[in-house]
Amino acid sequence: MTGQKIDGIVVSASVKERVKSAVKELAENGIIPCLATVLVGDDPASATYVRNKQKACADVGITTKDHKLPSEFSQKEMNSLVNLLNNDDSVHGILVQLPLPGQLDEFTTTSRISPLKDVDGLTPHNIGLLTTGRGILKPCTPSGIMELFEYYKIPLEGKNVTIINRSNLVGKPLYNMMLEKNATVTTCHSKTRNLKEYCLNSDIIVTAIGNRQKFILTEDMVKEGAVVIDVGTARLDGKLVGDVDYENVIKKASYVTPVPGGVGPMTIAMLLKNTVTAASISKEFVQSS
Ligand SMILES: NC(=O)C1=CN([C@@H]2O[C@H](COP(=O)(O)OP(=O)(O)OC[C@H]3O[C@@H](n4cnc5c(N)ncnc54)[C@H](OP(=O)(O)O)[C@@H]3O)[C@@H](O)[C@H]2O)C=CC1
Ligand SMILES: Nc1nc(=O)c2c([nH]1)NC[C@@H]1CN(c3ccc(C(=O)N[C@@H](CCC(=O)O)C(=O)O)cc3)C=[N+]21
Repeated sequence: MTGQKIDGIVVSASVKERVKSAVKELAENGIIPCLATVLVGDDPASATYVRNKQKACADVGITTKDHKLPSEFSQKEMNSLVNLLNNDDSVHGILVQLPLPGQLDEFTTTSRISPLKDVDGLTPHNIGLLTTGRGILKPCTPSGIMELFEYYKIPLEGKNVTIINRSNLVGKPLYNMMLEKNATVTTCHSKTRNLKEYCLNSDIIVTAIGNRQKFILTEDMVKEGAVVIDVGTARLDGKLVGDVDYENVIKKASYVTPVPGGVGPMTIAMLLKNTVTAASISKEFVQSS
C-alpha cells in the first residue's frame, strides 16, 4: 500500500480564503486587523520566517507593523516594547519570533503579552485555557496540524498517538489538543528510551525534532497504515528537509506530510486566523458592533 500525501499548501489555501472573508467583515466594522512582528538579532532564517509571515498577512488584507531590534536588545527594552504594543489599540496581534538571544528570557517576554493579543498562544492565560479545553488563541503549529486532521477526515478518537517533542510551541499544546479529541497521547523526547517501540505501537506519529544530519523517522519505526506528521526542519546541503524519510515511509503509512509543503504553510495560515480572532475580540470591535 502506498499512502497519500497530506498537502499543507492546499489546506492552508482554504484556511486563507476563510480568513480573507473574515477580514472583509471586520473592515465593514471599521477594523483592519494588524499584526505586530518583533524580531531580535540578524539570524537570516528567522528574518525569512518573519518576512513570509508578513507577506502572508498582506495576501489576506492584514496589516503588519515590523519591529526589528539589534541582537543586544535588553530585557528591559523588550518589556517596554511589549507594553507599548499591548497599549496600542491599532495592534491586534503580537508575534515575538523565537528563539531569542541569550540575554532575553522567552517566558518573561511572551508572558507579558496581553492574552487578547497573544496570537502564538504562549501566555500563561492562554496555555491554561487550552489545558481546560477552552482555548481561543491556540499555538499555530499544533492548530495547523489539527486542521489537517479535520480536512482529511482522519479520526483521532481512541487512536494511539506519539508526539516526539515537548516544547511549549509544539509538543505540549498538541498533547492537549489531541487529548481533547479523545486520542491516547504519549509524549517522547531526547531522554525517552525505546522511541522505536512507542512509534511502532502508534496509529499516529508527530515528529518535531529538527536539526538532524540524517533521517530520524525511518520506515522500520512505522506501523503499516499509520499517519505520520513531520514538523521538524533542518537545512541539509542548502535544502530544507524534515525528520521523516518521506519516500520510504509513505510506502508503508496511510498519510504523510512532506517538508516543505506540509505543516509549515499551516503554521502561517493559523497565525492569520489567530490575528483575525484577536481583532474580533479586541476592544474596538466589541465597542463598534
Ligand atoms: N514547520 C513548522 O511550522 C514549524 C517547525 N518547527 C520545527 O520543529 C522542530 C522543533 O521545534 P521546537 O519545538 O521549537 O524545538 P525544540 O528544540 O524545543 O524541540 C525539539 C524536541 O525534540 C526532542 N529531541 C531532540 N532530539 C531527539 C531525539 N534524538 N529523540 C527524541 N527526541 C528528540 C527534544 O527533546 P528535549 O526536550 O529532551 O530536548 C525536544 O523536545 C524544529 O526543527 C523547528 O524548526 C517548529 C515550529 C513550527
Ligand atoms: N513566536 C514564534 N512562533 C512560531 O510559530 C515560530 C517561531 N516563533 N519561531 C520559529 C518557528 C518555525 N516556524 C515556521 C513557520 C513556517 C514555516 C514554513 O512555512 N515552512 C515552509 C518552507 C519555508 C522555506 O522554504 O524555508 C514549508 O515547510 O513548506 C516553517 C517554520 C514558526 N515558528
